[in-house]
Amino acid sequence: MNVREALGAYFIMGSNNANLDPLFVLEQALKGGITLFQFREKGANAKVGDEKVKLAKDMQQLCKQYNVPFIVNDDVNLAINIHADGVHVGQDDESAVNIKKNCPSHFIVGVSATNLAEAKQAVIDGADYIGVGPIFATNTKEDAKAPIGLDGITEIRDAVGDIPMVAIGGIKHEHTPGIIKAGADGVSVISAISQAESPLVAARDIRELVDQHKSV
Ligand SMILES: Nc1nc(C(F)(F)F)ncc1COP(=O)(O)OP(=O)(O)O
Ligand SMILES: [Mg+2]
Repeated sequence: MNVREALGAYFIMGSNNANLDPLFVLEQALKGGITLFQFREKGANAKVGDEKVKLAKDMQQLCKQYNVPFIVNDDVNLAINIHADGVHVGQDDESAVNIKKNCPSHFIVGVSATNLAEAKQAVIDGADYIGVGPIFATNTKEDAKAPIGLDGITEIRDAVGDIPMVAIGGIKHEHTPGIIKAGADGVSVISAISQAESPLVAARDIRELVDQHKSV
């Protein structure tokens, strides 16, 4: 998988991010052209145990039908057990060094970075991509830090070289051109698609803007 290309239109969702059936929302987003999906089942009313595993497998199956890689957030064991394409971890999760040591070589490891130091460390630890943010204020992640803005993207890009990098946090589709111009390889969203009147149209709009601005 070309990770940089996959980061273009990165949809993240758990069952509590959508008012509609999460499988319906995911399929609409896949039809709209998302390039990567992250299963992030956490927070209020999140599924646990067998229900969580079943939802993960059902979502993974949908992603396979549309040839879109499937990443699991936080839960490394789940990612390994269901043969996901990779895992995304933050500063309070398992370290990328350990995951890289214990997982198959093709396994993609994404790491969150909210500042320069974390971004540089993620590169040293062997992350395959970094998720930088929050770019803007967000209600989706309860413990989100202060937004770093577009300047934060550029500052981190200038420091980390050409590691694949996606922006996250309060992103709406109209933010896409500025985010790509600031140095990110793509945008990751939750509510912009999961709460949209038409998740298909929302995903398509983001994908079109990414494709338009990434190529310049
Ligand atoms: N889940 C994420 N995905 C990305 C991605 F790069 F994929 F866009 N970037 C950042 C995060 C945030 O990760 P983390 O700091 O561990 O918080 P949480 O586990 O609550 O999401
Ligand atoms: Mg996490």
